Amino acid sequence: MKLNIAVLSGDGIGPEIVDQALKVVRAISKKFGHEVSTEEGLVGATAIDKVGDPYPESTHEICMEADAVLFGAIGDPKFDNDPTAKVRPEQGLLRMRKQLGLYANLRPVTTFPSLLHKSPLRKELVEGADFLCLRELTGGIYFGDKGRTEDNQGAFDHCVYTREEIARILHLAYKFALQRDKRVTVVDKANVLETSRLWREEAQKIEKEYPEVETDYMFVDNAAMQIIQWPKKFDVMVTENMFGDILTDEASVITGSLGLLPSASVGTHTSVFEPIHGSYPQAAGKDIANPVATILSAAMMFETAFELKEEGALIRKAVLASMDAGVVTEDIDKEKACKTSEVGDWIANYVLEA
Ligand SMILES: NC(=O)c1ccc[n+]([C@@H]2O[C@H](COP(=O)([O-])OP(=O)(O)OC[C@H]3O[C@@H](n4cnc5c(N)ncnc54)[C@H](O)[C@@H]3O)[C@@H](O)[C@H]2O)c1
Ligand SMILES: CC(C)[C@H](C(=O)O)[C@@H](O)C(=O)O
Ligand SMILES: [Mg+2]
Repeated sequence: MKLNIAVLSGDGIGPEIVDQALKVVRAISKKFGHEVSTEEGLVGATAIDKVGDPYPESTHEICMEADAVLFGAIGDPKFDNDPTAKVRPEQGLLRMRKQLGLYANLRPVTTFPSLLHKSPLRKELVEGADFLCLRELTGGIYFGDKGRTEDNQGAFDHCVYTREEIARILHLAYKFALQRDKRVTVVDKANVLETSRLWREEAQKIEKEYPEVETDYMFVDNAAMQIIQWPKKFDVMVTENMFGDILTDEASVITGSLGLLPSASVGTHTSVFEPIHGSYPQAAGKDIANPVATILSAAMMFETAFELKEEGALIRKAVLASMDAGVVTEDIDKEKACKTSEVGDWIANYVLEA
């Protein structure tokens, strides 16, 4: 099979972690006889520096023509520390999501048997935790009107959701639940927010279409607590854009590191595969960041975009084997840490020799 992949490495650790994922993509493709063709696109602060736009039209065209997009991370302290900057790396990521119609971000939260002792939570609490968070990705407060009041003494961000935006991700959540443990938790703040009340109203209608799935409604503050207290109680969690962003960084703690959680963004055009973490600027260029979230995002790319399940499964097996062998970066094991590139080489090699 011919695999056309758009590669958007971005900023900070982005290029280093994407390089490792590409090693693995090439290794698995060699093993299974696929032909890989990659096209690189500028995004984020790197794109602002080069062409003045965090998501240039040329990058959008590369994404539209590809079968899938492999994304690293964007973000740079020079923008984070300048709240007055008008052009920002994050706008590139948001524009990409909107223009590619990526309305659903799938963030699986699973634990890894040989890393259970790395979780700050007790082993018996996290062992076997396995849930899928569906984060709405192209609506809500991220995309509403924002600005300053005329006298610049105040600011606003509008949160807007339409019934259609809510319904399409809820249906997707139920479809995933049907393939899993048939439980959906709808996370909102319906006791306060009108957008959340619209979510709940829609969910109460849609749940009737899936009688075999059990539906639970939970306020986001309570969900933040329960994810840590009883992570095993969740199967499919579905929520709006900002709540999903925050809850999944929190959920990564269950697994032991933010550097372990992958994601797939799907929607109307192409799909994008990216770790849930950011550009971790403190680690940029040091060969110390964990590449596993990006490698597992590549596994999701094989499974979701190319429908090549065996290839995805072998990547996952290789990742687990690297952990069993203690081939991990410093966020997992400070004393016996391997470099980012060593972890990538080890996993790519395992795949080739399997
Ligand atoms: N999707 C994205 O591109 C994305 C996501 C989140 C943040 N950002 C951007 O990244 C920049 C930095 O943001 P931040 O520091 O809040 O979040 P971050 O996710 O980059 O890092 C937070 C912390 O998580 C840990 N971490 C993250 N990735 C890791 C990895 N691969 N291996 C090991 N440890 C890892 C580190 O301890 C790090 O200090 C900002 O500019 C932000 O806007 C981008
Ligand atoms: C960088 C930022 C815009 C982004 C988000 O909030 O969606 C990030 O935190 C993520 O999780 O991908
Ligand atoms: Mg985030």
